[in-house]
Amino acid sequence: MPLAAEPDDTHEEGEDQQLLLAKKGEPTLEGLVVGSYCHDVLIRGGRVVGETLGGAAAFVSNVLDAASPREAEQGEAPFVVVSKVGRDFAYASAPAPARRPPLLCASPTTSFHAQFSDAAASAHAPDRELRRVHACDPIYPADLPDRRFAYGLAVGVAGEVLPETLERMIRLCRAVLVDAQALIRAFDGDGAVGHVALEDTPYARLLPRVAFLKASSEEAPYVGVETARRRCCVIVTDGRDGCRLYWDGGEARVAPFPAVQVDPTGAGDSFLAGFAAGLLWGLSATDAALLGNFFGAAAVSQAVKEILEEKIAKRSSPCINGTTFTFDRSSVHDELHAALQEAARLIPEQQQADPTNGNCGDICSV
Ligand SMILES: Nc1ncnc2c1ncn2[C@@H]1O[C@H](COP(=O)(O)OP(=O)(O)O)[C@@H](O)[C@H]1O
Ligand SMILES: O=P([O-])([O-])O[C@@H]1[C@@H](O)[C@H](O)[C@@H](O)[C@H](O)[C@@H]1O
Repeated sequence: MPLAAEPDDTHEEGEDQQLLLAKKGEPTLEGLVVGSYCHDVLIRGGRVVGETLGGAAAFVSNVLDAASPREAEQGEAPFVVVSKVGRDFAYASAPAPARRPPLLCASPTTSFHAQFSDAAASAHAPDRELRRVHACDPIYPADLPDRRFAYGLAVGVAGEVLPETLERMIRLCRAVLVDAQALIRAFDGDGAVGHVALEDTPYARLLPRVAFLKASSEEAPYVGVETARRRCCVIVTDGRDGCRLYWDGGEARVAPFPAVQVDPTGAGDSFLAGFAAGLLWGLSATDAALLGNFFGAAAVSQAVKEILEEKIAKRSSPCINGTTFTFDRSSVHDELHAALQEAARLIPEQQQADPTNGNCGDICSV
């Protein structure tokens, strides 16, 4: 497995034996996540159906906080997020930015319009067209903290992780995991997101010093899997079909977990963070990909949230910190109970109905 830094660059010889495991006497596995939070506007049938916090850094933070190892007594998983937003940033108090605040810039917060088609998630047809409507400042090498990290995640969404910033990450981190969307996105005059061949970018020469490169099936042709796998391990995620790992000399398929897809946003980001968390626990790459598939499936299936939105009108008074708890059955109890029961029943049913999920979460070497 390639090491992030060149042998005599920043690290001691032999460090690659235990890529992401803490060394004896090292208390933490501190990580460095680089990529900006953004505003996402979700559009279906020409109508705005939601406005949310976006940016891979937000999804990644939530998953790492939930799944990565932490020291006993320590409230938060040990990682730093380097992200940039403008003064218009609307989600400063959302959990991820509140825990790891972004750097403030004069330019507006990066913003995407995501236009959804009604097609179900498929590896073969993109179910979302993205348009970047604002771009915040890039993240420069000098924006990164000047210390060593156990691992780094390069998770830009709008070209904000510059080649020199990725190079600096590689120098600072023992292992770097990269989302291809940070490297190969191109934006036309209208902001529509397209792709360029990775080989034609200044990032290509850095691949031999990257540990893992993750791409969606839509991005994979631009990554050039056959060339890239000779330089680092390539993971291609395939929506409801799970993912495949390609390395120099082998490949494996890791089957998905069943999910009822509500919103595909953040599946790839959550996958990568789940995968990284798996490596931090000392799992093999294929087992870590299982954890990635699990978090990808969890990201797309916001079933419970949808039920709550549909069945319960949001209460005007807070009832967690206030004194407004009641212990009676509410008027929506029966309806809510039935909807949750139905959602729970659908999970095993969908698993049976979809033969590709028969070996859900299983690994096959190919
Ligand atoms: N409909 C789905 N059902 C189950 N798992 C899914 C589904 N969609 C995505 N996933 C999981 O999330 C991962 C990433 O999803 P994918 O759609 O390939 O990424 P992206 O969001 O980058 O396009 C997949 O490899 C899979 O594990
Ligand atoms: O859905 P996904 O591919 O994992 O990642 C998404 C990015 O592609 C998108 O640019 C951003 O606006 C979303 O918030 C999310 O980060």
